[in-house]
Amino acid sequence: MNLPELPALAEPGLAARVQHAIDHKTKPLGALGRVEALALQLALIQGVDKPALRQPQLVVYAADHGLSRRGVSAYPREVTPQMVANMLAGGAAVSVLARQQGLALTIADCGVDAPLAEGAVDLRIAAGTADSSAGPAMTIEQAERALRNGMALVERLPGNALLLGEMGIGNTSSASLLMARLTGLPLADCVGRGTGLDDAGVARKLAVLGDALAANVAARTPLQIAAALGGFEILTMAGSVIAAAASCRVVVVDGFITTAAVALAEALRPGVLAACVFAHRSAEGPHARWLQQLAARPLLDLDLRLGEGSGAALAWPLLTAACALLTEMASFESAGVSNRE
Ligand SMILES: Cc1cc2ncn([C@H]3O[C@H](COP(=O)(O)O)[C@@H](O)[C@H]3O)c2cc1C
Ligand SMILES: O=C(O)c1cccnc1
Repeated sequence: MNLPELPALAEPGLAARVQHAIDHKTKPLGALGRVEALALQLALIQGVDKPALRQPQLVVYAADHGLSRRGVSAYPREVTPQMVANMLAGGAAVSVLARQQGLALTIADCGVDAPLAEGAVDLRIAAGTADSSAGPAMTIEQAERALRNGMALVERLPGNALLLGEMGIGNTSSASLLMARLTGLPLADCVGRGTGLDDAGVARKLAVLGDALAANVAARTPLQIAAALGGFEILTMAGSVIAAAASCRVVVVDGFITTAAVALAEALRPGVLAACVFAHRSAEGPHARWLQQLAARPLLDLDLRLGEGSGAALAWPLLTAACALLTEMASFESAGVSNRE
């Protein structure tokens, strides 16, 4: 399938120029720590000396999973449409945080097992994926459609920042399967408690996910792996990540499931990671390892394990602060402050 090209790397002088500007702000050299690296990254993503964030969009990609009928989650499948309704009514954590942070909130139904909720964007592929422990979660045609839906959604959205969120009971399972296949790590290192499974629950989840890997050994390419193990929300999100990177937008990655979408996007279109800011390290066990593997350093570590885009929303003020500091702080020269010897 046709995926957009990523923008050429920023002109060679830009990184040096922005670093020079940061180093001449009125502060001890390096004293704003990782906020300085964040400011530089935002400048490089936008290809400008003075980055500015406009009309940030938080999108919650929602879908159901065939695996959720196999006892892999602590909560029932019905929670997906119920939480979509809660998000639209303004009562979910992500609704509160989006409101509080001034983020436009879109709920994209990528394949929830219930009629389309009023106010949700219709990107439905089917009423949930098939059970991947018995064969592919979806067809290649469905996978391509989900990727295209995600790209088209971003192309319609204003602004230059995409914050990733998701909702789908069972989707930590799909993310774990993708992690195992994309990283090559043993499955046991890729599985966590999700919504709060106890030890017996995790053992059951691991057994079901082992069946899913066995049932899908034939999948080889990133697209085949995505179709075999993915969820509709994860593939739609991956399409959005590719389109966002292609249009010089910053992508704010939330927790374990959104990391799966980004890793998949990177496998499909290498280079998209440069556009990604990792908001936080989730309490979902394997997330730390996957971040390491992607050489990603998350901004926050708050023991969050919610998803929805909650961590992305909480990290958002750091991005706006990084831009403001880079564009508004005085330099030693302009403020008449003596620089180090
Ligand atoms: C009430 C409720 C609200 C949520 N909001 C996000 N999730 C999170 O939990 C789910 C993934 O965990 P698992 O794979 O164990 O099902 C996803 O929907 C994720 O967004 C929620 C889960 C629940 C129960
Ligand atoms: O890290 C996440 O995004 C996460 C972890 C557990 C449950 N839901 C989401």
